[in-house]
Amino acid sequence: MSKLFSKPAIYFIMGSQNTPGRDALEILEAALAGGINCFQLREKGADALTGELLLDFAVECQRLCCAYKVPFIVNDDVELAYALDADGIHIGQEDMEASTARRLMGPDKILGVSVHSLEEAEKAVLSGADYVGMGPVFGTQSKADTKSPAGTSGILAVKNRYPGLPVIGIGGIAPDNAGQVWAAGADGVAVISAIVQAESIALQIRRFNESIKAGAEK
Ligand SMILES: Cc1ncsc1CCOP(=O)(O)O
Ligand SMILES: C=C1C=NC(C(F)(F)F)=NC1=N
Repeated sequence: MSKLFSKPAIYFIMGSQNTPGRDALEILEAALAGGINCFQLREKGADALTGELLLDFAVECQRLCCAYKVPFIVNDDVELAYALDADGIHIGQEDMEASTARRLMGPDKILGVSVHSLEEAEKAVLSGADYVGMGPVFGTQSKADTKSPAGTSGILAVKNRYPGLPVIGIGGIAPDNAGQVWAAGADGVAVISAIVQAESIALQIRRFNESIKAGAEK
C-alpha cells in the first residue's frame, strides 16, 4: 500500500530554479518542519540541475523527507525516481503514459497524474493513479507553459465522478484562497511560490491550515 499523504494535504513542490540565490534545502527543511504532508521535487527549466548535481540534490531532498516521514515524489523523471527508490512519481499529460509509469514503479509506489478534464481523470484512474493534480486553479508565474486558470469547477466535477480519488488543486494557491479550493472538494493544495517566498515558512503553512479549516466550516 503506498503511503499516500494525509489530508488535508499541504503538498509542497520545488526545484532549485524556484529558490534563486537561496538554499533550497534550507527551504525544504523549513517546510517539512512546518508540517507539509508531501514533497515533490520538480527540477525544470533552462537552469535546472542535471547529472550528478541533480542526483546529489535529489538525494539530499529525499534524506530530509525521510527524516520527517513525508513522501518524496519526483516530477516527470521516472529514471531518477527509480534510481532513488523514491516514494512515487508525478507525471503530466505530455510525459510517459501513466500505465507505463505504474508498471515501471510497481504497485507500492505513489503515482500522481496531472489532469485537466474528466476524460483525463478517467484515464488516470484506469492507469492506476493514486491521486490527480488539477490546475492551474488561479494565475501562476511558476509554470511557463500553463493553461489559463480554470478555477475550481474541474475539481468539483472529478470529485463528483470519482469521490474516492484524491484530487490536489494547484496553481496560484495561497492562504487567502486555499479555503475556497478545499471547499470545492479538493483533498489538498499543491504550492510552490506561496511557500518558497514566505517570510516565515512555518507561519505560512499554519495560515494554509487555518484557511482550509475555515473553508471546511462554510
Ligand atoms: C506546476 C504547476 N502546474 C500547474 S500550476 C503550477 C505551478 C504552481 O506554482 P505556484 O504555487 O507558485 O502557483
Ligand atoms: C503539474 C502538476 C500538477 N499537479 C501536481 C500535484 F499537485 F502534485 F498534483 N504536480 C504537478 N507538477
